[in-house]
Amino acid sequence: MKEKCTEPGCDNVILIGMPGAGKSTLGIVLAKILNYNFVDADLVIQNQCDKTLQKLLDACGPDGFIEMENQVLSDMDFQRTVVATGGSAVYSAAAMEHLRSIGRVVYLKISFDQLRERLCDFQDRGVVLRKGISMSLRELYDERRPLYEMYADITVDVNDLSITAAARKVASALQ
Ligand SMILES: Nc1ncnc2c1ncn2[C@@H]1O[C@H](COP(=O)(O)OP(=O)(O)OP(=O)(O)O)[C@@H](O)[C@H]1O
Ligand SMILES: O=C(O)C1=C[C@@H](O)[C@@H](O)[C@H](O)C1
Ligand SMILES: [Mg+2]
Repeated sequence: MKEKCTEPGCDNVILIGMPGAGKSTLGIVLAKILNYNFVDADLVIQNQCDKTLQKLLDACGPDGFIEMENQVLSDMDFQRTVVATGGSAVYSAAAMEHLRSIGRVVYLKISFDQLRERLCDFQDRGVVLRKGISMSLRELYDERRPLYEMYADITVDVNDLSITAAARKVASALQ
């Protein structure tokens, strides 16, 4: 298997996973543990478009949002940075290939039950539902899980862990 590059420019940590898996909350704790910077891709998108994610989703629809997210993620260029992606990042193949080239991709894995607990309001939470608003949470989970698995360099099961414990587990998986 090809060794992953860990030189400056490809020493980043890219968090992927279901909405609510903890990419944003855990990401900042992880960045402190690693002495890295932290970037939340969702905030970069909001800043660049000057609109909230929900407004962007309403205005552009799922396909338009994915296209915009693809563009923002594909332009990312950092060093020693933990990047929390949005849960929908894995719909953008070009973006994921780029992110894999600038760092290690860590999949924060949660069970369907844990996703359901954290996302009880998912139809109003700004989640990309490619099959429309009638899409169930189960369908969302089943559609995305293989994509997260496909792009992951490292998978960390974060079920039933506090945010700090999960961040520590990711940090040791990266060693
Ligand atoms: N390990 C955890 N234990 C308990 N609650 C958690 C844990 N991780 C995250 N949460 C809670 O779940 C909610 C969503 O977390 P967060 O925003 O970090 O998810 P995310 O993966 O960034 O989602 P998105 O893809 O929508 O950006 C928050 O309220 C957060 O406090
Ligand atoms: O999982 C999703 O579909 C999303 C998660 C958020 O982080 C945002 O990126 C956006 O609201 C879409
Ligand atoms: Mg987030």
